[in-house]
Amino acid sequence: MTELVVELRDATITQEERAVLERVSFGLEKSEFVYLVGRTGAGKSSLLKTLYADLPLLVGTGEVAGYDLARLGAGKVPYLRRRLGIVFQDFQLLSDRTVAENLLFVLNATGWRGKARKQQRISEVLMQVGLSGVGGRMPHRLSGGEQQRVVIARALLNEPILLLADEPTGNLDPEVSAGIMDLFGQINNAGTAILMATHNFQLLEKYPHRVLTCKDGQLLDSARP
Ligand SMILES: Nc1ncnc2c1ncn2[C@@H]1O[C@H](COP(=O)(O)OP(=O)(O)OP(=O)(O)O)[C@@H](O)[C@H]1O
Repeated sequence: MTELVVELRDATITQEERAVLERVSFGLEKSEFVYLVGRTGAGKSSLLKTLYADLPLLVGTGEVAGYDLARLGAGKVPYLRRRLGIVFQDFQLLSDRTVAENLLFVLNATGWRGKARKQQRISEVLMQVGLSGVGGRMPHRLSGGEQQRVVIARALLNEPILLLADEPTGNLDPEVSAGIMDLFGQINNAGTAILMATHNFQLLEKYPHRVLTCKDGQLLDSARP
């Protein structure tokens, strides 16, 4: 039996009481890699925000990582987010502390105990993204691509079953973007589903996966032509 990490049925994606996408139905299996595309303003970020409960699900049903989005009380939101990795423009690194302190901040906020365990986990995720040894650096002393890897490391801290990424290669040159895509491929192969919003059609050609398209208020699915 396939395990769905996301399942939306007839969902309306809403911004300020205005429907951005209607009758959205799709499932995402554990370990799937899926792109989310569409013109500017088509609703990609709004859909991702609904999945991590930054926007409420008012119409339709939705389940993410076993949490019922339509009945999710505010108190449950942090538990949902702990199961997700979020790589978003508005989730940037804190500029007043080192890379390791940025990661420690998240571990502390998500209930980790034990200094040695926390340090061990920080080393593990930095190694996973190919950045061993940068823990003591300030974020602004890293390149854009390295900063994005730290953001990804931060998203991996709690071993998410789903990674949500909004334009993760947006400001990066093609070579650095390819490195980020390779990293996403490794994360995906290790068992984390990935839903990635992008405008970069070259990536879609080079790394082909299922594509969800926001268009004219609807969500089209390449798996259901
Ligand atoms: N905070 C907000 N308040 C009200 N409306 C918003 C808000 N954010 C986005 N919208 C509107 O919701 C619609 C969908 O925007 P959204 O950001 O989801 O699109 P997008 O596909 O992610 O665009 P982009 O590719 O530019 O990031 C747009 O009409 C936008 O103006």
